[in-house]
Amino acid sequence: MAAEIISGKDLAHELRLEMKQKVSELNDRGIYPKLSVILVGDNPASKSYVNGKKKACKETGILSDVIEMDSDTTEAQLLQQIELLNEDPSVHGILVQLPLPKQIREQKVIDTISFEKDVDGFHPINIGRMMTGEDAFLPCTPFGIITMLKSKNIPIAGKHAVVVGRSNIVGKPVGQLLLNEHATVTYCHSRTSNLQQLTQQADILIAAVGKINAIRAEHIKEGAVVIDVGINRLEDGSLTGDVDFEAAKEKASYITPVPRGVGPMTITMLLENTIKAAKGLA
Ligand SMILES: NC(=O)C1=CN([C@@H]2O[C@H](COP(=O)(O)OP(=O)(O)OC[C@H]3O[C@@H](n4cnc5c(N)ncnc54)[C@H](OP(=O)(O)O)[C@@H]3O)[C@@H](O)[C@H]2O)C=CC1
Ligand SMILES: Nc1nc(=O)c2c([nH]1)NC[C@@H]1CN(c3ccc(C(=O)N[C@@H](CCC(=O)O)C(=O)O)cc3)C=[N+]21
Repeated sequence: MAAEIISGKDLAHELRLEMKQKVSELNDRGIYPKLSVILVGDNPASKSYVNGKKKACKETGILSDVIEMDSDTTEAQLLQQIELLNEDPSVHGILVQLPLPKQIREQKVIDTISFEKDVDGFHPINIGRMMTGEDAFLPCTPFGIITMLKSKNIPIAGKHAVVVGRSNIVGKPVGQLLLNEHATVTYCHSRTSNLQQLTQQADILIAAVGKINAIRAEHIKEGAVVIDVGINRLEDGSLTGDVDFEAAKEKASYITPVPRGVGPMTITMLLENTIKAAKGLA
């Protein structure tokens, strides 16, 4: 049976309409949610993501400001810029686009962002709160994935979720959120010796690898839910995920496409977190 395709784009559109309403209500109370994005250097992919974020803010009535810094910016200069935003009461959310040039330590940058404005959910305090199940800013991609599963009423509790990838921004936190929803979670990564054997047991399979066709039909159990986080750019400029979509959709019960899958949900959850920050709920 062919899988049902979960459109992140459609769900994102629906949620953004609701958010627009929330923002307008906040505006009526004199609160103007604002996101500041810092972009260091001129990586074309980063520029394109930042433009996507800017557009999404505009669509929902959230104010946004992009601060562009040279590729030879020092760590001290970037930290100083973050401090200015930390202290600026008109700014509710701060996002420093990753990756950063090699002279800058990413963890140092993340640690400097005020955790109350950390709408990416990367600050150690937010990560810690996510682990204990306290109120926190949840990392946008994992939060978007859980939102997609819930939108289709896909059961998570008691299911075996297999996460391929263990990065701090996607793999690790998506496993944690699935655990919080009572899944049994297995993490796989580049040193996993029996990848296929593990992925074949997945009721919910999350691919966050960054390699074309890392997940193929032989990795997938009949009826599994397959979430493709990967964003890989082909030579013709088009995007594709980590999953061999055509083959996988014949085995899966639900599958997310790339593009128009997880990506638009990542941005939507960023907007959600910015509204939350503006309300001062963290
Ligand atoms: N749709 C969206 O909104 C977003 C998409 N992305 C995309 O998701 C993908 C993953 O991103 P990110 O987590 O940042 O990437 P990283 O490169 O930080 O992590 C990739 C992970 O995949 C693992 N891995 C690499 N090769 C294999 C393999 N052959 N078998 C099993 N595991 C493997 C790595 O293992 P090890 O730890 O051992 O190195 C690592 O844990 C990328 O394509 C990225 O562009 C990222 C963020 C948001
Ligand atoms: N501090 C920080 N926070 C991030 O959240 C962050 C980051 N750095 N660095 C890079 C990754 C990647 N990421 C994506 C967001 C949206 C799409 C997205 O909307 N993709 C569209 C396609 C967009 C296009 O066509 O270019 C889609 O999949 O349909 C993809 C990837 C956020 N990231």
